[in-house]
Amino acid sequence: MRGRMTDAAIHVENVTKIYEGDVRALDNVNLTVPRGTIFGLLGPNGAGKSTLINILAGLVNKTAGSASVWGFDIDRDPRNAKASIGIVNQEITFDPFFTPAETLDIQAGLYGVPRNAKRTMELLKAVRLEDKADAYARTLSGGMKRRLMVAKAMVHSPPVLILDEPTAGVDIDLRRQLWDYVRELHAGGVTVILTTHYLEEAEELCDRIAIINHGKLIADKPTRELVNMAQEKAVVVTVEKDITTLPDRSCFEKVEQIDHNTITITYRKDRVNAGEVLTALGEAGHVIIDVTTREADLEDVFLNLTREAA
Ligand SMILES: Nc1ncnc2c1ncn2[C@@H]1O[C@H](COP(=O)(O)OP(=O)(O)OP(=O)(O)O)[C@@H](O)[C@H]1O
Repeated sequence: MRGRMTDAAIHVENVTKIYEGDVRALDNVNLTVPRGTIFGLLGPNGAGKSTLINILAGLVNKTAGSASVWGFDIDRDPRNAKASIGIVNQEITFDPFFTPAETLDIQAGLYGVPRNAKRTMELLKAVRLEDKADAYARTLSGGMKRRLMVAKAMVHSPPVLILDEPTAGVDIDLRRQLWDYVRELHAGGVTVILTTHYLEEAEELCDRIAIINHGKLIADKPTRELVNMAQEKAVVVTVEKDITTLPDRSCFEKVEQIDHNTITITYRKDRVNAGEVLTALGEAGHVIIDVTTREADLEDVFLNLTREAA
């Protein structure tokens, strides 16, 4: 049986989770992850990301609301919902005494994947572990284990793959390899959801980003729009003569002196543009000899949004 939102990979409606001890981990969250996206779920520690993912995976019971995976309601159709999702958790969970090939075979058995549909070697190749197929899993490096976890999550060919902070503690090379594989999966039609603390990474990888803070969804936008939302911008201006009194205009948010003839002016780009800021300085009698602007990045957006929502 299919849910109403069949065009969504994930659909979450008014979901609230209250843990024992009255901890409100999720507060009336509404979220739709379109099919075919790489979707970023960002938020500080304890924001509720893992709780949301674990609810979708059927590992945590929500207190209120409804959710569906690939059109399957997680309460009415848990089997199909679970079969539609693959999860890579923060912890590494497999038996260290099995080989990578055995680990994937066992996982395939758990999901009832028919023998002829088993993709063990194909998956091991995809995560560049084919030459480790018969090594003991405990002899794998941290990065290799991480990649084996991804292969394990893909054994039943789910249309949705969720990566919960997959690059925590993974070095830059391995991170890049992991992202290459994520892009390959995505190109093959898999919808990918990832939680990360690395904002640049989300900016680079994700089509769309949602931000969760204190259990509440505070943003959900195409990555570009979210980046454009950073309203505060800054220009660093060097003028000809020493600055004795700081220029004061209502359109400046903040003026800071860097040295005798250099100041940083912070302004809101929805109120003025850099040209107007410079014109205002000229009108105040300053002769500008150098200007640099600082582009906003996701970090700024994130800080602004979480500050506003605090
Ligand atoms: N089993 C539990 N019992 C009680 N409280 C819990 C439980 N699991 C999580 N919490 C609380 O719920 C809140 C959300 O936690 P959650 O793990 O979902 O956040 P997170 O965004 O995934 O954080 P992180 O980035 O650190 O993994 C936190 O306040 C956490 O302490």
